[in-house]
This record gives sequence, C-alpha cells and structure tokens, in this order.
Amino acid sequence: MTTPDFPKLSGYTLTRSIGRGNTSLVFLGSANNAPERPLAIKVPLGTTLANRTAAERFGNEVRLSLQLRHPYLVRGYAGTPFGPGAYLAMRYFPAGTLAERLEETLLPHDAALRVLADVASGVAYLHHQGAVHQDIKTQNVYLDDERAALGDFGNTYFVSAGGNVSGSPFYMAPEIYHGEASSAQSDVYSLGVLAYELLSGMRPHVGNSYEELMISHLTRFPSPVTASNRQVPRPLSRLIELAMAKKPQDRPSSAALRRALLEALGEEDEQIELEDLPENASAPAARAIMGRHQHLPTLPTPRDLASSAEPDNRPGKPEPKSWNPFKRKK
Ligand SMILES: Nc1ncnc2c1ncn2[C@@H]1O[C@H](COP(=O)(O)OP(=O)(O)OP(=O)(O)O)[C@@H](O)[C@H]1O
Repeated sequence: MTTPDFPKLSGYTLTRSIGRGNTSLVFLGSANNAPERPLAIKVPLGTTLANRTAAERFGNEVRLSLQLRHPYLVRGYAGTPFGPGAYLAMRYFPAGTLAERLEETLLPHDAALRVLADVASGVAYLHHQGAVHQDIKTQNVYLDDERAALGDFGNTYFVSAGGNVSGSPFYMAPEIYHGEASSAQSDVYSLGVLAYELLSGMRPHVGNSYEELMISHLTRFPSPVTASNRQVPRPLSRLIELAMAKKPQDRPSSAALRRALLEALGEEDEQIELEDLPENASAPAARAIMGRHQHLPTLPTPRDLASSAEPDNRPGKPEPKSWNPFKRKK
C-alpha cells in the first residue's frame, strides 16, 4: 500500500524515500505488475514542474534515461517526461552514489580504477553517440557491487541539437568558466578531475567560493597523481594530467582515458560492435565500439515492465545465452 504522504503514481507502489535532490524526490518502489524488481522512482518537486527550465531538465533526463542503453549508464525503465504525472522509474542502486560512499571511506586503488573505467566507458559511449553529459561528478555516479554507472542526464544534450551550458564548479572545465560552449572535451576535463580525486584522495582544485574555484581551474596546475599515489602507472597519470589541460584541444578522448584505465586494471580493451543505435542519436558512424546497448523504440509503460523479456544486464551478471545483441570485433 502506498504511504499517504508519498505522491500517487498509477501502476506503482512506493515503499520508502531514498533521496532528495534540488529538483526531485526519489523513492524505492516497484511496478505493481512486476513487484519483484526494485526500482528507484524519481518524482519532480512541485517547484520543478512550475519552473520551465527545471521542468525541461527533468523531461530531458526522463527521455535520455529511457533512450540510452549502456551497462555503465543508469538505465531508465519507464517514465513520463512532462506534466503533473511526470516521473522516472529507473534501475535501483542499493549502494547509492559515489559521493555518499566517499563520505564514509576512500576507495581502495583497484576499486577506484574499476569505478573510473566504468564511468569512462559510459562517457565514451555517450560521446560516440554525439552527446555531452555536462555534469560528471561523484554525486552522479551510482554504485552496485563495486561497479559503477553514470546517471543524471538532465543537462545532457546531443551536439546536433544543442543545449544550455552547465556544470558543477569543482568539475567544470576552464572554457565553461570563460562562458564558452561545452563539448565532449569539457566532459573529458570533468572525468580527469574525477580520476584525480579518486586516485589521489584529493580534489585537484579547491576553493571556498565560485571565484576561488574559477581562479584555480583557470590558472593552477595540480601536481601529478603519482605524487600522492605511486600505484598509478605513469602513462595513466600523464593522461589524467592531459585530461585536465586548460585548452580543450590538448585533452585526450574519453575513449583513450577508458583504454588507459582498463590497461591499469590489466584488462583487455573489449572492442564491441554495436548493431543498433538509439533512434535520436546523432552518431557520426553506423557502427560503434563502446559497449552493450539495446534498441528502445518508445517510452515503456508499467505494463511493459512486467511483460518485458529484457535480461538482467547489470554489470558483473553473466549474459543469458539467448541474448547477444553485439558481436565482438575481430
Ligand atoms: N537510481 C538510484 N538508485 C539509488 N538511489 C538513487 C537513485 N537515483 C537517485 N538516488 C538517490 O536520490 C538522491 C537524489 O537524486 P538526484 O541527485 O538525482 O536528485 P535530483 O533532484 O534529480 O538532482 P539535482 O539536485 O541535481 O536536481 C541521490 O543523491 C541518491 O541518494
């Protein structure tokens, strides 16, 4: 039974509150016709719906969460982007966010590399689709069994369609502070900051105000990650340094960062060919090599949740034999 204080959402039961952001409330719940599958259900605040920009951002998150298919991007299962019944039902991450985890303890070295490789993998997939995330930070990385997925696509846009520039001051690239357009390379900068933070245990740029942070990002060069963590291989340390280059054109690609992180983990770079690209993706090529995804033609309903024969493709779970939407590149 739905608790009286909780929002009424037809087709779902909300069991408890698991989070509150600036624009939404998040509940643990399930679809009534698939009660065994826990879901994180995000419902916008009234103030979000009343504000056009905030409402559009929520709608953007719903649409992209349902559209993007990658094991290291938070997956949306069903939702309504706009209006009083707006919501997003998505994969539930019992371990919460990376930010919450870091409040308790630092990640051991290999766990940090694993989380970074997963996030870089999700970002490289986004970039290959022609999208820019714009808000890579510990608060938007979700954890499950030491694997990670990047979420919160409210500010994500496809380069072909354009979008408003945004970001979070600790992770924001110099060009954004300058008021210039964001790009995949500004995501790479944020990824570099995240990598530095996880591997060294320190933020590369700190400050007590927006201005102090801006000055640091624009003028200071943090010491290499290897200075505080000798376990980090030099080539990776150098790449992280380059990812935080002041000029976007001096930064490596997200795919190069992903490769270096996998190499540091002693793992082979899995070259996977994608056969179906999401409908609205402005992908530059018909084939990608970034990860697994599945085509999703329309917004699913709670009914679809119950009837869907979709496999559990959570990271670390073995793939069912009957489902193999990708081929390995020879
Ligand atoms: N899929 C999920 N699984 C588990 N917990 C989640 C999930 N999504 C969100 N949460 C929890 O809910 C909190 C609020 O979510 P989130 O930060 O996305 O809210 P928001 O209002 O959309 O964000 P913002 O403050 O950027 O507007 C998160 O910090 C996290 O603790």
